[in-house]
Amino acid sequence: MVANWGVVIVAAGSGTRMGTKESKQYLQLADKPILVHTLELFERMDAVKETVLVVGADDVKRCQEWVSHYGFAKVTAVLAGGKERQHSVHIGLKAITAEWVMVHDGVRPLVSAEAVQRCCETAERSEAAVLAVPVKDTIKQVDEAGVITATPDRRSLWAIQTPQAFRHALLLDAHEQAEAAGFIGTDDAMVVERTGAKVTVAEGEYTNIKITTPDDLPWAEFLLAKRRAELAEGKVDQK
Ligand SMILES: Nc1ccn([C@@H]2O[C@H](COP(=O)(O)OP(=O)(O)OP(=O)(O)O)[C@@H](O)[C@H]2O)c(=O)n1
Ligand SMILES: C[C@](O)(CO)[C@H](O)COP(=O)(O)O
Repeated sequence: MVANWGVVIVAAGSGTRMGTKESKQYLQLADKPILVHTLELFERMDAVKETVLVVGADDVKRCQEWVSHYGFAKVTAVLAGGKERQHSVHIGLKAITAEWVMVHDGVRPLVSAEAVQRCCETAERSEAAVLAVPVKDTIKQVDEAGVITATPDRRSLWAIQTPQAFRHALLLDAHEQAEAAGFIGTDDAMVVERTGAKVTVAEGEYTNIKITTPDDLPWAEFLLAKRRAELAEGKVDQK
């Protein structure tokens, strides 16, 4: 990574599928809340110069306190998010000053520094990149009656993750176009794809899970313990 990077961490969702009273990004993972693990990853990266954190309006104050408590010196703003993930990203992007920006889900605390680096290097070559892994299952398209209507060729199917990395001006412009058109996508690549710009896939990791449902929590605990053991043995790099 040669450029200076900003990061928008989106954490303004309500975690409906997790079903807990407390939104999932605030649940404890080992010794710290999930969101704190995520913030730590980017705080440690030399190429990252600024982090903008987007959270629910009611959580801004406690997150500002966490930023002080944990000493996240790169966090330049804690902002209230919007109704959809895309709105939260757009709010965060407007507060970024760096030439390059990553968008990352606050609930993906297990991405490795190596994968983030691959994503950023791919973006620096191609303007826009996302982490992704090839799907392992056969994927079917199914209609409302539960009947299979198509089996897409698995060789062309990838499960998309974050971070997603872009030249800041390209992504901000794409978000502004999407807002003007009333378009809502489920990731930032979709917002950029609709402008005609190309988005390149960088090799992700199956362990970069998005904590979404209760089943993901023990899996995340296991992956974190494994990662910590590898770090202690010097098998992986933190930066
Ligand atoms: N209006 C929203 C909705 C989502 N997110 C964030 O986008 C990421 C990915 O979204 P998802 O896993 O779908 O989170 P939730 O929307 O919280 O979950 P659910 O769909 O189960 O309600 C999460 O870090 C979430 O906090 C956000 O910042 N603003
Ligand atoms: C951006 C994303 O993490 C890519 O997998 C995902 O699309 C966002 O969350 P959601 O579960 O689709 O709302």
